[in-house]
Amino acid sequence: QVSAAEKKRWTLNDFNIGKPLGRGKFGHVYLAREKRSNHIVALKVLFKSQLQQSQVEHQLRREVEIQSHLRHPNILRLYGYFYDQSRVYLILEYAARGELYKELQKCKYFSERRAASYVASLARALIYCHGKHVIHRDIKPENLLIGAQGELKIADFGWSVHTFNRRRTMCGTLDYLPPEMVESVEHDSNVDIWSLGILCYEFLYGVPPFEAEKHSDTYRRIVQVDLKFPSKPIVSSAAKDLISQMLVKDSSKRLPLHKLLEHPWIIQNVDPSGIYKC
Ligand SMILES: COCCOc1ccc2cc1OCC(=O)N(C)CCCNCc1c[nH]c3ncnc(c13)N2
Repeated sequence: QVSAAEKKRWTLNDFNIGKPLGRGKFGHVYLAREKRSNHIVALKVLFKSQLQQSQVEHQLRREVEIQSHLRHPNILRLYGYFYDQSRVYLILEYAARGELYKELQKCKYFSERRAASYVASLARALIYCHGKHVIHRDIKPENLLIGAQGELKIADFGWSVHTFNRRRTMCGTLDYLPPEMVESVEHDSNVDIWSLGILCYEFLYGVPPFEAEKHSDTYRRIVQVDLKFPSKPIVSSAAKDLISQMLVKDSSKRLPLHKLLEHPWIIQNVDPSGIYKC
C-alpha cells in the first residue's frame, strides 16, 4: 500500500534545510524539517551529473523502488523522493546518533554485548530482506547508522546483486566480499551471512579479518579464508565460534541467520537497552 507521504509530489519548498550531516560518494545529506508536519528528516541530495557519469541512475531508481517498500526497525526508512533539473532528493528517516563507523573509530572496538546486539539487529534486518528476495545489503560500517535509542539502521540501499560489477568498477574495499564474489561466481543471500561475519569480527577487533596492505593480499586471504584471531583484545571463544561458522568458503555451509539468533554468544550477550559505553 502506498502511504500519503509517498503519493505526494514533494518539492524543496516543503522543507527547511538544517545542518549538513555528511557527504557521500554522490552527494550530501542534510538535516531537514518538513514544514507542514514539522517532521524531522534527513535529505540526501544527489547530483544528476555525477549519477550520469557513474551510470548509476537506473540502479538508484531500482534501489529507491526496493527501499520504499522495506519497513523494518533496523532499515532506514525512505519516505519519498523528488528531483529538479540538476539534483535528485531522497527523503529519509533521520538517525539521531549518526554514523556507526565513527563510534567504532572512537571506541577502537566494541564490547561483546554491544557487538552481539548490533549483529542480532542486522541478522533480523537481513532475514526480513531475504524474505522479500532483497539480498546483498552493503552492510559495511560506513553504511550503518545509529538511531536516537541506540538502535542500528542500515542506511545503504544495499545495491543489489546487479551492482556486483559496481564492486569491480568502484574501487571500494574488498574486505567485505565473500570468496564467491571475489571469484566472480554467481552468489545468493548467503553472501550476507559472510559480510555479517566480517562485521562481527570488526566490531570485536576494530579491523576486518582479511585486511592487508595490497588488494591482491586481501583477495588471497579471502579466498583462502585465512582467518586468525589476535590475542588482544581478549574475545570469548563463543564469539570466535560464531564468526568461524559464518566465514566458511562453501556458502551453503554458513550458519543460517535464524540459527545465528539462537547461538549461545548472541543469547548470552544481547543487551536490548541500547545504552553502551566504549
Ligand atoms: C544513494 O543513497 C542511498 C542512501 O544513502 C544514505 C542515506 C542516509 C545517509 C547516508 C547515506 O549514504 C551514505 C552517505 O551519503 N554518507 C556516508 C554521507 C552522509 C552520512 N550520513 C550521516 C547521517 C547522520 N544521521 C543520518 N540520518 C539519516 N541518514 C544519514 C545520516 N545518512
